[in-house]
Amino acid sequence: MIVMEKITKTILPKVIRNRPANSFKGTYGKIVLIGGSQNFGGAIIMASLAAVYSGAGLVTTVTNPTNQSSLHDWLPEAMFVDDNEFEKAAPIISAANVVVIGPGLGTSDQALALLKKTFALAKTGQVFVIDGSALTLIASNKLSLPKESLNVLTPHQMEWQRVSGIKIADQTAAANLAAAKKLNAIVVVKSHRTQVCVNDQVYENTGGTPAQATGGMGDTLAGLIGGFTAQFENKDQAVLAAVYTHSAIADELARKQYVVLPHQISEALPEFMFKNQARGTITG
Ligand SMILES: NC(=O)C1=CN([C@@H]2O[C@H](COP(=O)(O)OP(=O)(O)OC[C@H]3O[C@@H](n4cnc5c(N)ncnc54)[C@H](OP(=O)(O)O)[C@@H]3O)[C@@H](O)[C@H]2O)[C@@H](O)CC1
Ligand SMILES: Nc1ncnc2c1ncn2[C@@H]1O[C@H](COP(=O)(O)OP(=O)(O)O)[C@@H](O)[C@H]1O
Ligand SMILES: [Mg+2]
Repeated sequence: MIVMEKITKTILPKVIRNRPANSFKGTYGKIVLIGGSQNFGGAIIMASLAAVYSGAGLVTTVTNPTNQSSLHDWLPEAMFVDDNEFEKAAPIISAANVVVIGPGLGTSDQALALLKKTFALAKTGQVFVIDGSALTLIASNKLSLPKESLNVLTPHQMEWQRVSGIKIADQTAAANLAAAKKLNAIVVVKSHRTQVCVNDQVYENTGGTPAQATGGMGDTLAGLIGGFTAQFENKDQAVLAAVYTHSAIADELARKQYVVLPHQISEALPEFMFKNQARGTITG
């Protein structure tokens, strides 16, 4: 039997460091977020919001051109690349520390081609956060995950059923961990009590509220995991801290709100991270 460790607020100061004085935007990572078809533009905008508001240094969003002006209305900090122009996206993907792919990507042939071309660029040292439609495409086309990158999968239970073959009712910690090990990936199985499979351990989140049950909440988590893994050294802990942060902000807002909107989580990130950062200066 697997003993699940709990993810609690003690993870936060282990991960969220004080910013060294001698730093610049490059110190805090370069992220590329890929997704947002004509119909699902909101998903990649919400993921991009979380990446920027969590402090990622440079953020580029590769999406359908119909989403460009909405993206910039919400987020002038993000750069934009047309998802039909892969020759422009490729060097940015190659130079990124973190690639988030899948929110709102859709499952068209163009989406599949973009996913395959992006996976082919994966390099050692990069983190790939794979979410939403990218997971559905992997399952339906039996794609392998990139071998070079550290891969973080963020399925909801149905996406996890598609990828792992484990029926929702059978998604126990032991079954999830065995499947995550086979994939050689960190897997965040999202539910009302999200479980994170990392190496030989399954961690259970202690936060979260039904006020979060609204479209875009997972897209926001994918961007947040991207932002944390881009900035913070220990990637396993960064994923755990991102999962906890996402739910802890929602819990705080839900004390006064019936429903918590995904973009409100992002907007609360700078203050939450300020309050929960490590005390004392960490250099380097
Ligand atoms: N504003 C935007 O642009 C938005 C864009 N989005 C983007 O849309 C794309 C498709 O993603 P998706 O999750 O909406 O659809 P899909 O992969 O078909 O899964 C749903 C199926 O699974 C089932 N299900 C069972 N258990 C479940 C569980 N625990 N959690 C969730 N579902 C569960 C569920 O059952 P049902 O609800 O029908 O009972 C249903 O049959 C993706 O790229 C995403 O990023 C969204 O983020 C929304 C906002
Ligand atoms: N009842 C709930 N309690 C706690 N967290 C929830 C609840 N319902 C949904 N969530 C969280 O909301 C997110 C939903 O992700 P997902 O289904 O991928 O949404 P979307 O694709 O619409 O962005 C997950 O992080 C999940 O843990
Ligand atoms: Mg999702």
